Amino acid sequence: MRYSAAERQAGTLRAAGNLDRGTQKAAQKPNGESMGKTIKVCVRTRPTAQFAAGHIAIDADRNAITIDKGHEASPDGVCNNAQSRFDFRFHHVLHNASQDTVYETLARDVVQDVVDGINGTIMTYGQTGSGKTFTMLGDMNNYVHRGVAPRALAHVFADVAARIETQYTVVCTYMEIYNERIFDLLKALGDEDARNDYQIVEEKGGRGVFVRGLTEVEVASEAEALNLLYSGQLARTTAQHKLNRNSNRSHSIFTVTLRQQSRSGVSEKVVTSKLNLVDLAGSERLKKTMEGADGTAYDVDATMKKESMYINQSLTYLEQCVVGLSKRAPQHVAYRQTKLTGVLKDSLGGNCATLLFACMWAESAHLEETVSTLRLAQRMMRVQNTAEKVQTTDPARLARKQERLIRDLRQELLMHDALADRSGVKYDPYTPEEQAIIAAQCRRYADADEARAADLLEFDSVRQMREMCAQFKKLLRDAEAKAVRARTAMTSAGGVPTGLFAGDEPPPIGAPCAAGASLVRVRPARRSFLQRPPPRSARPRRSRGRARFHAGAESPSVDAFSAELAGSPLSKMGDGDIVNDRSRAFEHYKRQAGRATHEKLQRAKRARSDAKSQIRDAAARADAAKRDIADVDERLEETRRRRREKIRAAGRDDDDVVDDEEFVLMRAGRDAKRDYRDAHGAWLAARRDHAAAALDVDATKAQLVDDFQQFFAQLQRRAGLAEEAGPGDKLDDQEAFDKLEMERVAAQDPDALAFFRAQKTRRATATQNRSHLRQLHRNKRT
Ligand SMILES: Nc1ncnc2c1ncn2[C@@H]1O[C@H](COP(=O)(O)OP(=O)(O)OP(=O)(O)O)[C@@H](O)[C@H]1O
Repeated sequence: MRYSAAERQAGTLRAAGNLDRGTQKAAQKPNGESMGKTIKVCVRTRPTAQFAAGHIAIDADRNAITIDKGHEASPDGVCNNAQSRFDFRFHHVLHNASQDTVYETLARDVVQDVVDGINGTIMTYGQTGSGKTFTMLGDMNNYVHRGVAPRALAHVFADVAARIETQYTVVCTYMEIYNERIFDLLKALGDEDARNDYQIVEEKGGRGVFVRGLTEVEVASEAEALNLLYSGQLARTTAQHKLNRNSNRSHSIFTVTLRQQSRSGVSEKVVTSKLNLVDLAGSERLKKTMEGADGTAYDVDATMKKESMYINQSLTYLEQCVVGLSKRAPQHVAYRQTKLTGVLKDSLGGNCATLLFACMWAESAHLEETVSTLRLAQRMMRVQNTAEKVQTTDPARLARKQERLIRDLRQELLMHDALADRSGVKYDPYTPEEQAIIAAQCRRYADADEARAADLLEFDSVRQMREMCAQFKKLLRDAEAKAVRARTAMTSAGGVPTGLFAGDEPPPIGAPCAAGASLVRVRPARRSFLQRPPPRSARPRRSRGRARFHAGAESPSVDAFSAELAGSPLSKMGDGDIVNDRSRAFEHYKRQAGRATHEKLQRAKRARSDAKSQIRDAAARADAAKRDIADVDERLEETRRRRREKIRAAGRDDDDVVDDEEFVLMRAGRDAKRDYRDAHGAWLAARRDHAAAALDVDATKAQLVDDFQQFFAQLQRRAGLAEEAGPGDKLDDQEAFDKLEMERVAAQDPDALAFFRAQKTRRATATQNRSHLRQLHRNKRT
């Protein structure tokens, strides 16, 4: 029996008709609007041959339990008015139910919610020996009787594997609270540095409540997670007493945290959810645990008494919290009174869907404990939680997304510039040479008179304008520094300088240029060669470049990779480092399967850098040619002026005759102009090459990375399969036996393989680390 999605959403239950009125009200407002979920409570009975039929009546159909303790006559004949009959109703009552029923009826929904991104807690509560650990862990040697925790792990990994569009990271922690101290159950055995001063931290809107410093293990499979669960259980503190030969002396919490995000990389959103599997220590009465029915005295020493005191104390505080939370009027809940309630803050009244199994030992000897268990369970039904998804942002993914966006926008800009005839616009940082050219333009602007200055300033882009301002600022700073130096020199010499900028120093900005101060005077041009648009034929044809790279013709398919991988040294390495270390794998990939693309990328990078130096060379040549043109123009002007004066002095009027000097200068001017045109053409061509090479680099880089991602995923899949298949070496007798057993299990129930592997590992760990485990338990108890 499972809840429908609508029921889960509203926090109402199928058995709502059976709930007491207070609980129904908590689940829904009068207008039907959801107020959050109440904790779901299920009573589970431990099967017994001595069922207290005279005192306990269970109506599983109505989820009702009635307990009648009967009136004990007091020895002195005084009337006993204490309440003796109790009627309880719960969301579910599972009487003599199988482990499978327990999981499928109730626990499955909570685990499913966790996989969908909502926090969940499954908790077992009850007196000692009532079946809490059996419900949570089950029989660790029997697959059919495995408990909620191993089933939940199988469920999580089956679902995670099925959702190929989502990338999941699964991390486990395991802790126990023993004598009001927190112990890390995943700490390596023999680790002498085992601390127990862990802090409970609350991160609102993020991880919620967690214990800082616990070992967090990322797991990739059900078997790995089961190994952690079972090996952690070995480290948990247990003792033998009358009511339970293997009684847990601590509260334990196994937490599975799931981080999920879209595999396509479209979204940077990360949903984090956690599943807390809480096995509480059992409430107990020392008197009952000390002596067996046959009079056997159990070894209940001072240590056990202390443990019992801590267990009962923390359960009393838990009850106080639950009482506070179940009241209608909100009141302060003292979560911090004990470690247990501090750690469970999220699960009790926080952001979590919580399910409680109240375990009951229905024998007449335990009537008192049963009543108090059921009382707390009923109060739990009034505790409200708000279970909602916690979504955060992955900063690395966000940065990658923004980088991609900037790249795309730059491409758009380039295309836009080409269409708008603005191909001289630069988006890369200016090179020193280009900065020198802009500085010279500023200088000319500062030197020019008002009428010409306006023609000298034309901007193609905001960046160019900024660079010009920066250059102006530099000029101004230089001029100010020189002015200060000049003033200092004047003061120390006691004289007056002939001018503020006397000597070789250039005049300050805005000062009129002395005649002949500059050897080369560049004729004002409407646009510098940096600014002038290239001819239409010279514009870069970007779309063709893009089409070529996106056609994927050169991209090797995954099948081709498979073939390559089979023969690649990578496949033979069997080295976990390569499979797990992405950057090392990438280095190998570039030398092996992705060699062709990697070499192509190197070639594209070289072409881009060659084009860049060609741009620089052509710009320098064009600049030199421009200076020559200006120089020749000036000298030509001077020659003509002298010739005209001579003619005037001679009283002649043949000023259309060109003399030898003038003729030579005119030819030099023509050559300089041709050089300039050549250099300008080369500059344009080099810029086109550079833009194409830059596109080539980007596309090849993207191709290399995409191909590697597929390659790496395949590598990891293969490694997973290889692990499944086992080593190909010759097997010894034990290994051969294990293999046969695994084959038998796989044939019967393939889902059971992970359980059997973990069971084997637990046995081996228990045998090999017996002395370490003994020491660990001794240390905790002292
Ligand atoms: N539903 C059940 N079916 C079969 N056996 C059960 C069931 N519940 C409990 N048992 C058995 O009862 C014994 C005590 O159970 P368990 O250790 O789970 O109790 P507990 O509540 O965890 O006790 P403690 O608080 O002392 O740790 C175990 O041997 C267990 O196998």
